[in-house]
Amino acid sequence: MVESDALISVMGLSYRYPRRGVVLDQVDFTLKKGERVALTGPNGAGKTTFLHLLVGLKKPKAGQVWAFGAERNVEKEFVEVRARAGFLFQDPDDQLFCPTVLEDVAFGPLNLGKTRNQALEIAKQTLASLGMAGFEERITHQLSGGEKRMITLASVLAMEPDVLLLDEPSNALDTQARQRLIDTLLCLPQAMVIISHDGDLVTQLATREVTLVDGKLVDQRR
Ligand SMILES: Nc1ncnc2c1ncn2[C@@H]1O[C@H](COP(=O)(O)OP(=O)(O)OP(=O)(O)O)[C@@H](O)[C@H]1O
Repeated sequence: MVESDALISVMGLSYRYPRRGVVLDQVDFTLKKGERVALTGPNGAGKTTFLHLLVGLKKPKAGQVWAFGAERNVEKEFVEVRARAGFLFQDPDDQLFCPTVLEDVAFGPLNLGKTRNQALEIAKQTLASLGMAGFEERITHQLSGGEKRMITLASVLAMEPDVLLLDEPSNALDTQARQRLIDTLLCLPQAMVIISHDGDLVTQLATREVTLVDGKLVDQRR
């Protein structure tokens, strides 16, 4: 039974890779409205794999995924999930594909049916809200790692997703940009899952923390 305030919920979710073996072993998890859940755990524990399963980028070996009020099994059903769950990939180079920053950030809104002018306006506003005004005409592949990280976040936020799935969002950010990111995320209304090895970010941001160890998800007392 999925709770009424659940946005995304998994039950008995299991996954294994050939050679690596089991990474997720009958995991149960629910993301509710208003939550900012930190997903922690050692390198290679399966945190990224877990987020990929939530949005259908991988198919579980067993278990169920519920998202936005419906069970999701096949690719067609996950298309809506990916439109509503903004995914910030661990590596910004997997996410940036347009020549300029403005085009990249406007791509999502355009794809969601906004006019070109509306999409460009949303992109400019989103960049400004992240302290990235002035980057509009920069060439994406020439940006630094930290700049790319902020631009990918802008691309995700410009689509106004219902949920955010953030894979190590503070990677490559300097102290100022990192704090700006934390302050920005704190002000957002969306529920989110945040994979992070950054203990201070987790302390500042998370409303609860779950840790993936040996394929099991363990609730942390905070
Ligand atoms: N395509 C693949 N084939 C085989 N093994 C894989 C594949 N992708 C990931 N793995 C392995 O599965 C495990 C989980 O990987 P995953 O990236 O989900 O871990 P993670 O917890 O996000 O790690 P990190 O904190 O280092 O980013 C790792 O041991 C990884 O080497």
